[in-house]
Amino acid sequence: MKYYSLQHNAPKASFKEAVIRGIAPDKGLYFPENIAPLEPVFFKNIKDYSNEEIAYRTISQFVGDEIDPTSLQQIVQETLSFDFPLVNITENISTLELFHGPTMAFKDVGARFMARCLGYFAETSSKPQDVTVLVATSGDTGGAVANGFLGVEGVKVVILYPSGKVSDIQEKQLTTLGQNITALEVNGTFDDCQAMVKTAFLDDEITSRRQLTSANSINVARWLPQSFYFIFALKQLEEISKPLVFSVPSGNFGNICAGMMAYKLGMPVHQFIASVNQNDVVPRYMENGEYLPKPSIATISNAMDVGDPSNFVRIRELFDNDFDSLSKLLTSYSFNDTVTRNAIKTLYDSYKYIADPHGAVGYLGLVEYLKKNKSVQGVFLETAHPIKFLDVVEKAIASEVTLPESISELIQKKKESILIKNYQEFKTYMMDS
Ligand SMILES: Cc1ncc(COP(=O)(O)O)c(C=O)c1O
Ligand SMILES: N[C@@H](CCOP(=O)(O)O)C(=O)O
Repeated sequence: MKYYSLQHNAPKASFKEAVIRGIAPDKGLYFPENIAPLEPVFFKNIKDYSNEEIAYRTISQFVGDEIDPTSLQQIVQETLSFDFPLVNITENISTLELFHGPTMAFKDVGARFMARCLGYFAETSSKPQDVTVLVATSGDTGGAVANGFLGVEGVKVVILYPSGKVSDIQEKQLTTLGQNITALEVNGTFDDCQAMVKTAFLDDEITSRRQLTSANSINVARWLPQSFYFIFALKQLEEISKPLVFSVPSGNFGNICAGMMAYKLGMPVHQFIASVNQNDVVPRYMENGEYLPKPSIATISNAMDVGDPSNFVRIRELFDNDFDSLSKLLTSYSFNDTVTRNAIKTLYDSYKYIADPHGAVGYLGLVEYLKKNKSVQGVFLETAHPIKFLDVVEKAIASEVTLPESISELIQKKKESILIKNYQEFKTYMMDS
């Protein structure tokens, strides 16, 4: 499989090259040259397949022959060593819980898959080179990537996160591991962190000193495996006669874009809902066709505080940049923090379900859509464990949440981070460390 740059000003890359580079030399995101739908019978008989079989079939065309089948099967198996339960809330609303992995967020899937792909390429290379993995995080990617790459020989991970804008547990997950993981605490927003990462890829002084890659969803090995669990949801549905609707709490739009890739592969989906907080660039675009990124606003669903979502360009490409075909499949709604807190309360009071603020935004999007579209089957993605947002959740449900032992231990650990005020300080760190 070859990948082209969405800036159309760089040579095509193999899967391996795209994973190792992260982003194309012209700063464009890589996109697969062909998307071959899977046979309809695969989706019809989906209940007969294990999660590993589903994942292998989904990803193999994108990897091509660059990882041998046995190794790819093993990578998939190790990536998916936890559950993805679909939990019923009401007759036509369920939630797909994506927080049963090691860092309690959906990012574990992509981070574990990518870490293993890089490990495979290092092991099978005749001239293995040390790699620096750069990550910008608004909360969860950093922890998942740190966990996925911890102790991996030949890999250094540098995480940039916005100071004071991630939850306490998220911060501890990315600042307490040590070894090959360094956390840079940036005086700015997630968008500033993401911009610094993208600029570093174009900075010859840095790239001539270190082999860089990105472990954000801009990297195809982080992005594409996120399509697996949309299909795991289909497999678990009890009601299969009604049209299926997914509501995806969205920030950088990698997750929903992966769901749309599953649709392009032939998965029957009636509608995707991009549910966002007050960072509403996409709902505005869906309303008036104007894509206007703007500085991000801090909210209680902090991991979605993104003012210029990286992956929206991929979503448009999936639909040949045709607004009308995209708007047939995609609806987008924005919700403020007050409404989100109320949704956490409603889910708890009415259904005894404890949602995190991101899942609650997903729930709200689905409820909004169901007002006008009654006979559909709705699934909202619960993208992180509520424990990661303890303050917000406990206040909203007016009740205490019991901390798992692993989290109590994590909270005791000492944060280690380096303060960064601007790109120059980041560059100095990259040149000198
Ligand atoms: C808990 C949680 N929910 C939702 C999102 C948004 O996902 P995406 O950036 O893929 O749109 C994130 C971060 O990416 C997250 O950490
Ligand atoms: N919400 C993310 C932001 C980065 O998203 P990614 O999927 O592109 O890595 C986070 O939690 O860090």
